[in-house]
Amino acid sequence: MDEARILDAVRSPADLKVLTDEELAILAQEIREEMVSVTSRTGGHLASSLGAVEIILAVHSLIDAPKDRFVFDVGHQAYAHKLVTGRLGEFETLRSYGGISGFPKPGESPYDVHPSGHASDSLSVATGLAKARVLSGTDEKVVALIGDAALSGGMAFEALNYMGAEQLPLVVILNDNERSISRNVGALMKHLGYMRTTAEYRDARDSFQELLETSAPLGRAMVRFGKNMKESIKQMVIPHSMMFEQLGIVCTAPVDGHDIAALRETLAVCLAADAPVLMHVVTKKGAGYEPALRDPERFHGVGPFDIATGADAPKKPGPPSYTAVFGEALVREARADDRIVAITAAMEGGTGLKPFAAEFPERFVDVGIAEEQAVAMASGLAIGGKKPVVAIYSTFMQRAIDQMAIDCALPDLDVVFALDRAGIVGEDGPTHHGMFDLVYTRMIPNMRVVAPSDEAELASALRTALALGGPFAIRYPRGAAEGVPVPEDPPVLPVGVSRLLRDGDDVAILAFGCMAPRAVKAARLLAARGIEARVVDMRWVKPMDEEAIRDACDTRLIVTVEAGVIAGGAGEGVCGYLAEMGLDSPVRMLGVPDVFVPQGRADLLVDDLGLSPEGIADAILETLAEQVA
Ligand SMILES: Cc1ncc(C[n+]2csc(CCOP(=O)(O)OP(=O)(O)O)c2C)c(N)n1
Ligand SMILES: CC(=O)[C@@H](O)[C@H](O)COP(=O)(O)O
Ligand SMILES: [Mg+2]
Repeated sequence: MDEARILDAVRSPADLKVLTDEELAILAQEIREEMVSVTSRTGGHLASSLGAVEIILAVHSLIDAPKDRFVFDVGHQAYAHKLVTGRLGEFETLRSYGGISGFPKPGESPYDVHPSGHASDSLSVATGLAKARVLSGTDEKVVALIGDAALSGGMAFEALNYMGAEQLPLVVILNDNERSISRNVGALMKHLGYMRTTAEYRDARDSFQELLETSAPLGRAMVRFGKNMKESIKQMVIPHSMMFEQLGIVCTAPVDGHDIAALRETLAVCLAADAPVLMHVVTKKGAGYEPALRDPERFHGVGPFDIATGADAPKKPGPPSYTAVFGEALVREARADDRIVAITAAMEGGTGLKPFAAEFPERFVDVGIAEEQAVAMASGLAIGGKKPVVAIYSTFMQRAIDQMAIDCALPDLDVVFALDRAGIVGEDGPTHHGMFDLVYTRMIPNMRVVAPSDEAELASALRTALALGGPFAIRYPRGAAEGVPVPEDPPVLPVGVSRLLRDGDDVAILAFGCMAPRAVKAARLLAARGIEARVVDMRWVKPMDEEAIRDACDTRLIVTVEAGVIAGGAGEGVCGYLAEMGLDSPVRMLGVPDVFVPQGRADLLVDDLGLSPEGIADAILETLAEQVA
């Protein structure tokens, strides 16, 4: 029989407070086993979560959540937090439809402070919580956990700037594992390396150790040390050359992030300081599971895998992903045009740019988690005579809408925006679905927008964007493409011209992007019910094919279908054209209604939204029936 696990007895963080360091270390091991076991079936952000186990146990053993606030950056490292805050029983449902989220989610637990998912916002949220505490005159602790890559995001710098100036009572735990999804990049990363290794810093660590030893009688409990102690921490741990100290933030010497006793000792002092403190913790991404340690990039966000070997679970063979097709098409374009520069914001693999980076390292730019920098830098490259292609997930591009509009579109610069993961992404849920890009690209003057309906169209869209110039967005979904051949030399698409996929006189389905193949299937279902549906792959979201829209008015019903929010989306665009042309035809808009779409398998979500072929056909039948009634 299995020995009883400590984990099974942990109902809430309060249960951690009675455990010794040794017991907490055993618990850390049990948590890792649980995470590996569950994610081997569900997939998930395993490597980051493995690396943060001891940090999370140390924090929850010392603070008093949910009164005290523990804020996570991205939230992809928070599985241990879920497991010690009463969600062990549901952990098996991680990231599934109706199950628990892969990220902290306020509606799911009182211990989850804000809906994490987008990087670099945790310190801003935490400064708000600390400011609220100051305004309310209360004494709750605020702790934020942020990775070394997320710390390089602009928002994090803005928050450091504010918390230092305001001297907010806030502990920032920097989880420094020298990695983003791939290796971390940038000058800050180099600075952290310097902090980890300089002699000055080693001395500071010794001083900090002394401080801890002399304060040992005060124990590990939450003791308020008062002003004198705060001053001595400052004197003892900060070499004056360090950037954080210059910002008015107390910074500890590096602490081993897998040594629970060391973490708890240092954190107790940081919490007691009741001042802006950055606790520098050094961890290993993937700690405790050999395959993840060996390949932290693959285990950053891994699908189901074999626990013994770490190998991916077998997948059905199928077409390549849109991402891979884009990456290869870009390499072909770059071979022919040396002005092309590819830019990623810390998503080299995710956006399919690895082949480009390998073949054209000098023309490949990874700015780190810094979407605004990526887009504004693209404008400068374009002014400098280059042809930047910025490949960013639809959801993360939301960070850089202003730079798209003002820095790129207003001066009408040749910048291509490759918006990957547009539409429903699946298990990552509402923070990651690409719901809004059809709105934020369409609304920007000078911008052209194409939503390719298959991989051949994607290659043509890229060729077109590079040939025509100007600000140009291409949006395509996560996952497998349609399985059509991709031409080596794709044609330039005529501007604002759609393609007819199927003719029919009863209904006109105007489909955008990946919804076009589904619309064709829906039309077949309708045909079986005696309704002939025309299917138009609209291809251009901006400018749209006015003739196709005008012609659609000859049918009984125009149906628009898009993988994005209806409000302000492509369907509303069609309605705008109709209004401008003075045409008054019945229109049914299908897409994402005014809700945040939850997590789950993409096909289930698509079904739920009524965007499967069956759902589209049903909606059309229902609307036609209403017309008759
Ligand atoms: C705004 C934004 N851009 C990109 C991402 C994708 N992303 C998620 S985690 C991650 C790397 C995070 O690295 P770090 O903060 O160091 O945490 P680690 O995984 O190393 O623990 C990236 C790029 C994101 N979630 N949000
Ligand atoms: C946490 C995060 O933001 C990324 O790791 C994201 O989950 C990647 O998504 P893909 O799996 O679609 O690349
Ligand atoms: Mg990191």
